[in-house]
Amino acid sequence: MTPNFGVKIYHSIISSWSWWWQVDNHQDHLARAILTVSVPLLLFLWYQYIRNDRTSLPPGPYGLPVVGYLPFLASDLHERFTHMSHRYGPIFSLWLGSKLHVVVNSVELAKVVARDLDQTFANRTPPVAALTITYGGIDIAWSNNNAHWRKLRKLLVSQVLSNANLDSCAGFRTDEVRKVVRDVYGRIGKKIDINKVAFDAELNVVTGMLWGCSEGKDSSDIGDGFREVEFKIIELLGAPNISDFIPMLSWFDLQGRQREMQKQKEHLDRILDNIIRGRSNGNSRKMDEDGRKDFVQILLELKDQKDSPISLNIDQIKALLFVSCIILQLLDIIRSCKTDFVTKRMLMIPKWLRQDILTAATDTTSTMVEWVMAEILHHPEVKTKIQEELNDVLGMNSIVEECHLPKLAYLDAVIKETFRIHPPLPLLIQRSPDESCTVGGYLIPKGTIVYINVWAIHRDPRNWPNSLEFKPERFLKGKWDYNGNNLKFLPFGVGRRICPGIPLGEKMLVYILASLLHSFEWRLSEDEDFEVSDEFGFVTKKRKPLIAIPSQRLSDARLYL
Ligand code: HEM
Repeated sequence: MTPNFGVKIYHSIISSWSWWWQVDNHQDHLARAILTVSVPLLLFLWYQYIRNDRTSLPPGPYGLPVVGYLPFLASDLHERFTHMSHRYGPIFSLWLGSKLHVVVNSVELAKVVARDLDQTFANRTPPVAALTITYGGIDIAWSNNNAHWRKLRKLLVSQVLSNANLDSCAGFRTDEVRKVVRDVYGRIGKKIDINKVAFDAELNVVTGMLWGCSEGKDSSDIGDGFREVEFKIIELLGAPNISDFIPMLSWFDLQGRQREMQKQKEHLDRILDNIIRGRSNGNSRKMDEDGRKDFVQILLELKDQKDSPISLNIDQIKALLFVSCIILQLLDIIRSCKTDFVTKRMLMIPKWLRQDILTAATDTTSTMVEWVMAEILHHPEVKTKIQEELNDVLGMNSIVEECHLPKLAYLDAVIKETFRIHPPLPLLIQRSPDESCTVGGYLIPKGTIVYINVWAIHRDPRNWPNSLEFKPERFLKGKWDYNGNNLKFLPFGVGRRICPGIPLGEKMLVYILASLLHSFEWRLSEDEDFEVSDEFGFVTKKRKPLIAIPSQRLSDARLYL
């Protein structure tokens, strides 16, 4: 019976695939028969392998051979993952290409990953193109948890984002925020893109801190060719690369992306070498009146300190300079070009990278200013309470100064509630364990890409009663901060990879918002459809930009100048 059955299958295959069976001789016939049997067999074995392999892994959907679950994912990853957590539980896994991804969706398991096993889970897994251009992933955000990353992070925290440095740049922030108020005053009654206003201010502050408070807008250090190289790099980084999902193919570089990126890196190297040579040739002019040096100068000095625990080699300096160059260039483009041109150039930057480069500081802050303003305009009673608080603290005859900010408890609660509902990095930045370990009773193999789904945690009714309602009052009770102390609230991340920019981000956010709300009344333009839906990305933004119209709120016009 079995041979008969086999013969039947054999004949049915031959008749339905006759084109495949048109053979010239017996050898061809045999070869094709073997192939035809082995393909389904391999598929079957693959399925069995995945099934068996899954038993110890977190539950999750099966995918297709080779591409895994990739074809079934839509662009709203945070919502899709949250939806999947309702089906598969607080931890689930899925294959994207040949890479295993695990998503953690509960406070309890976030604690295991980011506290109990923080050290194990502190690696990153950068995309291949990012590795090439960041000199092998040696910048802060993509570097693995190693001595080099600790060194860079320490440098950023102690030299740029330290309290002393933040204090010494207070005047610079005040100037930038005043500029925003002046600019908006000049456009009273007109439509304003809120994100753009905030973005500009934050970008100026950060570039100023990196390149010298007093010379933040000086791009003379950067060669003419930089912009061209930069946009090519950005384009390459944003292009989907099969090597990221199927690493064994990266050796072949099928799309030629790594080769092209290497070419751009050589151009970039030459440009950065020029900058460094220019600065090293006794040009230490980047020092302000108080003798404070900017970040570039500090980096260059560290190059020469071979014995210092934080000495840097030239590639490490270049990786850091690359990011700050791009920020500076974007600032330059934004300032010097006509709006259409700017928009066009910005659109040329693929979405996720536009987000990646500016993420660190600017995009996150401006996105949050926009979300907070959107929620306030959506909830007039909240706006009234904020303005009452501002009146109490400042009156109507003065403008906001940094010293007022700690007194604005209600505004602070509104910002935190907005962070809860719209965390700008809803999956944080992916982590990866440096050894196999167990989470929630499941195996997480070494090298797995792990996401902490902050979006799900922030909207889980077990953590937040009436979780979908906007209720700032919940943050007036108890003690809430951004340092990841309470795992129900993680907008800046948690553990050793937590955002190092919290003090600056928080200051700028409250300062810009308090100034916009104290100095102006805001309304939506009549032709605006108001909605609060978002668009997933590295930074998740408001899908439709918030366009609002300001009117004068303070009677003394001199306060705006
Ligand atoms: C509203 C403002 C900001 C928000 C919401 C924000 C949020 C985040 C988040 C969620 C992460 C990932 C943390 C994790 O993986 O656990 C991160 C990483 C990072 N942020 Fe921020 N950030 C903001 C502002 C800033 C500023 C102002 C700077 C610096 C000037 C900065 C520099 C960085 C860096 C360097 C990393 C990578 C840290 C590492 O991997 O070790 N951020 N940020």
